[in-house]
Amino acid sequence: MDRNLQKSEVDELKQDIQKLKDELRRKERLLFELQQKPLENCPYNNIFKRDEIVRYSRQMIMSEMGTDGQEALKNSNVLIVGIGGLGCPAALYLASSGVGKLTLVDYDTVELSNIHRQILHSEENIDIPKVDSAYAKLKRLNHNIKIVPLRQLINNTTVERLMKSTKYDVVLDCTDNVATRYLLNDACVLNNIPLVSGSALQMEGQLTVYHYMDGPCYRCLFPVPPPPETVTNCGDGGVLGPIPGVIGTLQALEAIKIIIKSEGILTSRFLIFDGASSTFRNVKLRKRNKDCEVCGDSPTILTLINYEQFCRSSAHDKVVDINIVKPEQQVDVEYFEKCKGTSLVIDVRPELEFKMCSLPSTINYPFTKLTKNVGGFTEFLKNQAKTTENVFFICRRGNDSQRALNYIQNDVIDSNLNVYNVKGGLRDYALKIDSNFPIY
Ligand SMILES: Nc1ncnc2c1ncn2[C@@H]1O[C@H](COP(=O)(O)OP(=O)(O)OP(=O)(O)O)[C@@H](O)[C@H]1O
Ligand SMILES: [Zn+2]
Repeated sequence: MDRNLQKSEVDELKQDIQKLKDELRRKERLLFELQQKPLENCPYNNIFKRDEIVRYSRQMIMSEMGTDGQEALKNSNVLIVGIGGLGCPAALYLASSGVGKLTLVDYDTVELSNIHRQILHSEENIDIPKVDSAYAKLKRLNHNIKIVPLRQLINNTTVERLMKSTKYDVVLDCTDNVATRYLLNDACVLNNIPLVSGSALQMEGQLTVYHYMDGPCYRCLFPVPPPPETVTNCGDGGVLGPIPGVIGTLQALEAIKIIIKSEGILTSRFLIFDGASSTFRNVKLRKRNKDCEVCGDSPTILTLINYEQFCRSSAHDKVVDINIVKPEQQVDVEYFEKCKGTSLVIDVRPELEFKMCSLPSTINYPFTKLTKNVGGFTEFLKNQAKTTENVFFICRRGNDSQRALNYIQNDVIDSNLNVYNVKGGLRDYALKIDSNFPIY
C-alpha cells in the first residue's frame, strides 16, 4: 500500500478483525460441541448416564454427596464473575464436579503476567478473551456440562440482564475491585442468591459466603467503601500463584456445599488463609445488620445504584491529598526521553520492583520511604542535584511519582530545581519509547 492509513481506518480494520476472530471462535465452539459423542442412556439408572456414574463415582459414593447431591449439581446453575486468579480454579472444580450449567463472565484478555496463577489460560491464549480460553479448557475437561462464556463487563445493565434471564443457585465473586463487589452483593441480595466471595493478595487469602440463611451481606459488614488509596490489587501488591489457587478452590467447595445443601456453610464467618505460616483462621462475623441499606429490615437500596460513584464518594475520599502538581510539571515520556540524559531521574517504585527492571542511571527512592522522611528526602535531592536543575520523578504508571511530587513540592520551592512528573510512567515508556522495557 503506498499511503499511510488514517487512524480511523486502522481502528476500523482492527474491529473487523476482532469480529472475524469472535465469529471463528463461536464456530469452533459449535464444531467442538457437535463433535462430542452424546452420552448413552444407562439401563441401570434413569437419572445419570453410564459415563456420568463412572466419572462422578468417587464423590457420589460419599454420604455427603450421594446421588441426590450429584443430581442437585447436575441441575444447578452457577455464575462466576472474573476468570482470573480465583475464577480459574473455582471454574475447574465446579466443571469437573458436574455443575450442570456454568456461566463465565470476564471482559478481559489473557496477558503473560496472568498465567502464573490463572491456571485455565496458557501461553497460546495470550491476547484472547479469558472466557474463551476458559471455555476451551473446561469443555475438554467435562463436555457433559453446559458452559456459557460471556465476554462482558459486569455493570448494572449486564448483571440485571443476567439475573433476569436465569435463576442462579449461587454466584461466585472472583473479581478484584470494590465497586464490582458492592454491585454483585446488591444484585445477589435483591435477587436472593447466595454470594461466595473470595480475595487473594500477596501471601494471604480470604473467603466468606454472603447473604446465606440469616448471615450478613457485604454491606452489613462494610457499609462504607474503603478509601481508594488503601485498596491494593494483585497488579500493585503482587500475589503468589497458589494463594488464589487455595481460595478459588474453597469458593468452589462452598458453592458445591450450598447446592447440595450441606451443613457447615461459611456464612457469618470469614476464613483467612495465611500462606506464609500455612495457617487457616476463622473469624466470627456479625449477624445480618437489621439496619443494612440493602438486606436490612427496611432497606433503602431497592434497585442497583451507581457503584463507581458510591466508591469514589466514600467519606474517606475527603482525606485524599490535594494535587498541587502544576500542568507544566506533567511531562510525557517523549519529553522525558529527550531530557533524561542530562537530568536527575528518581524512580519512586519499591526497591524490589526497581531490582526487577530499571532505566540506567536512575536513582531509586521508594515512595513509602519518601513520605516517612520528607525533610531528609529534600536534603538528599538538593545534594544529588548539584549538577543539574531538572529532576524527573518516575514510577510504574505515573501515580506514585505524581504523589511524590505533591509531597516535596513546597520543600523545593525556594531551590533552583525544576521538578517533573513523567505521565504514564514506565508503562508508557515501554509502550512508546522502548518495547524492550518489560511491562508488568
Ligand atoms: N466488573 C467486572 N466484570 C467482569 N470481569 C471483571 C470485573 N471486574 C473484574 N473482573 C475480572 O476479574 C478478574 C480478576 O482477576 P485477577 O484478580 O487475578 O487480576 P487481573 O486483573 O487478571 O490481573 P492483574 O491485576 O495482574 O492485572 C480479571 O480477569 C478481571 O477482568
Ligand atoms: Zn446487608
